[in-house]
Amino acid sequence: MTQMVSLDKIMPQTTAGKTKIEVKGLNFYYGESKALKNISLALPERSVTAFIGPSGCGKSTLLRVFNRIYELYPKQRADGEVLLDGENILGRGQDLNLLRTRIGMVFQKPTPFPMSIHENIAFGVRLYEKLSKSEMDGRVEQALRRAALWEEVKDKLDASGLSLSGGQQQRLCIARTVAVKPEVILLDEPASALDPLSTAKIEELIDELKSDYTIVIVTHNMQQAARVSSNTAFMYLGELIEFDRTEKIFTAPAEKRTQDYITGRFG
Ligand SMILES: Nc1ncnc2c1ncn2[C@@H]1O[C@H](COP(=O)(O)OP(=O)(O)OP(=O)(O)O)[C@@H](O)[C@H]1O
Repeated sequence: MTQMVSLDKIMPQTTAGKTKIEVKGLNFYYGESKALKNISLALPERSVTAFIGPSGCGKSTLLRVFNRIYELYPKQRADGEVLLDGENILGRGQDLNLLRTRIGMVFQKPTPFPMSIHENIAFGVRLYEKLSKSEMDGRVEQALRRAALWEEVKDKLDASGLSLSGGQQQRLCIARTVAVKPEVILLDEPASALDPLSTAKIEELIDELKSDYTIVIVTHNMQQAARVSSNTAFMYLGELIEFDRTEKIFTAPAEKRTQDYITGRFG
């Protein structure tokens, strides 16, 4: 059962906050195949929302709609509405470059550019802003601090981004995203390629970033969803089955399929 869930119902009035992204009647197609079916949900500002569900249920597809990255592929299309601060980002007039500065994305595999640590961050900033050298240096430092990487790299900013460990590379990618001052950060399985210590660092970082950014995370790891998110959406076969406070999803889900999934009966 897909249903529209109002934030007023799922969060106590005092912490409800404003809706940042509202999805209304969203369908998504890969050619003829329908991967998302009439999805509606409202994501609160400055908090972490997790998308969980078995492989192939549409988590990454839904995440990718939010910055319209699917536009790179001619046979992929979405219909319905995705409102960012009330404005439909699926509309025709949308400036996609601007949208992607407002909604940044970090992928499963760390993807630093083959350039210096400093340049990995400065490169993206330069596309959108003209900063002096000292302003740019300040921005790079700020982004690296925000991504909890500054102390580890401050003495080797000219070294290649590829010389860092996997966990450091992923934090560099988060720094790169943060540096262009987005409002929303999309994380697609950001820790699945990392060891437990690096994973813990990424989770700590997510916890810190949520006071300034609206964060959406796709994860296979249910403990991770439970640790980092305030709200969780459970998806199955392209449908949103249940969306609620994370605590409720993991302790008293309303739907049997959610219960079966979180208790490991399938998926
Ligand atoms: N490029 C593509 N072309 C055709 N079908 C695709 C493509 N990418 C994904 N799909 C299909 O869309 C559905 C949803 O896939 P999606 O990757 O969003 O699921 P997911 O829940 O993120 O899975 P996983 O946890 O395995 O990453 C699946 O049936 C998948 O096979």
